[in-house]
Amino acid sequence: MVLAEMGDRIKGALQQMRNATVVDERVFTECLNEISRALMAADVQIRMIGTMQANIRKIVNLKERAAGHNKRKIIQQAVFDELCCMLDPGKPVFVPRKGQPTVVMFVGLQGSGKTTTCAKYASYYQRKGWKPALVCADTFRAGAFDQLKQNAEKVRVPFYGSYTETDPVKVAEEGVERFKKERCDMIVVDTSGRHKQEAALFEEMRQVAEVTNPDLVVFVMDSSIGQAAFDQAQAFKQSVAVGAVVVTKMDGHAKGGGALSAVAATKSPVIFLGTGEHMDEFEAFEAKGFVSRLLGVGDLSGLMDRIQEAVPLDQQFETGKKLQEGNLTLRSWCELNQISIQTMGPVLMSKGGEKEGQAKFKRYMTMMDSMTAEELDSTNPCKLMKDSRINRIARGSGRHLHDVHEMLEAFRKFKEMVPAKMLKGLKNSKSGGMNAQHLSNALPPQMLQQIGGVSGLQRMMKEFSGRNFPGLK
Ligand SMILES: Nc1nc2c(ncn2[C@@H]2O[C@H](COP(=O)(O)OP(=O)(O)OP(=O)(O)O)[C@@H](O)[C@H]2O)c(=O)[nH]1
Repeated sequence: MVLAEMGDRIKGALQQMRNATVVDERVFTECLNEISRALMAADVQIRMIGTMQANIRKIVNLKERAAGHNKRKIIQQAVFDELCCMLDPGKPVFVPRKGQPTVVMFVGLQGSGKTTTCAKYASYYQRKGWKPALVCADTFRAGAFDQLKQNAEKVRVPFYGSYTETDPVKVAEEGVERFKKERCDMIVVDTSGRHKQEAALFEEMRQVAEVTNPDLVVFVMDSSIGQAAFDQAQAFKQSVAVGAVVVTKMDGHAKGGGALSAVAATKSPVIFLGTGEHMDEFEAFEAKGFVSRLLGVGDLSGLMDRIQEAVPLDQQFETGKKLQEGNLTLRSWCELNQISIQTMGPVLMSKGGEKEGQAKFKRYMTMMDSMTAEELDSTNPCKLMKDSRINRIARGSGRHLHDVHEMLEAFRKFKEMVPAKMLKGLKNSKSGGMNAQHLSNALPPQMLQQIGGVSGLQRMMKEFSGRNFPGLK
């Protein structure tokens, strides 16, 4: 996927800027130019690139920045924010409410993957306990109903359509009405993707939207359409109120930059990515997480750079070195989390809400303040924790005993899940080149089992590095 290449190039440009002895106008301009070239190579519209450059320049404004500002950090943050903005213009997307009848209409040109996406979307909600239904309002293409029916049967979602009715507006209206009566809470309407004349297609979309009154209109685009995405998306937007974008075929060799153009044209965020023909090859999309992964800030080696940037020299406590050696202490764990919270949310902590994770970590930090240097720098602090020490830490930080136990347990679990060999492996890996199979062989069998086998390990690696590891299937 060229988007990954684009990410690598942007990352490279930022790295070069960070490595420069002095960040002046020349270094900044070169960094921006390389980022622009990377975006251009990924088929992002030139106009959008120009806007992005101007926005970053406005935020960074080197001339006005007094000495002492961390220019590297400011530039990096501005690039990150602008990329996020390109994928999510910030307009709140409609959030359906379980149990309440919701109609979502899908539009897009033929072959974009719309019918497949409708079924994937319905199935996604079904897995979350919703009651979805599919309506085939494509009466133009012979076989469209059969295709939707097949997909619907595959995912066991009720469907509605007709072999004989030629009016898509009528079918859409009947289908939605029927499923509303049946108390379905996620009614997905698939529409036609072609017509004898383009104008007729857009008029049809308008009419289907009028009778079904959708809560959300989703524009589906094939990731390989490149620059054409802007005009295509805009044409649909002018007929119906597109509120979200789904980009399909991200598993192919598409450049993917077109997605950014579709977002700009519709001023709507990308909400899902299609990553294959199978029904479960569908991923919820979140711009910040995606850009973090694209730029590698979710990557441990990227994290090493961030450690150097974010933790003052006199407080670094050799976090990076300890990671490289695989010697994780409470202190380096704390620093890792601080940095990950600043850059990408608490990914290094157990799963759970981001806010909850941050609050939890703040509690941990307060407790760590009451610990001795010996305890903080021990690779096995649990061993040092006699009852009297736990009591003292709880009292000193104003927390309960069970809070201290919880923190120690969280650290122990993290250490257990990410053993020294793995930290070393992650650190030593080059982009995409980690021999994951080798890593799984290095783990004790019980641990591999605990992680969820090789596929669990792959998921974990993905979380750490934000990359796919093609060698592991
Ligand atoms: N590799 C890959 N193929 C996909 C993906 N999504 C859809 N496809 C395939 O793309 C082809 C076209 O998908 P459809 O769902 O029929 O497209 P459509 O937009 O509904 O087309 P019309 O019904 O002609 O308007 C099918 O062969 C799908 O299996 C995806 O995310 N990845």
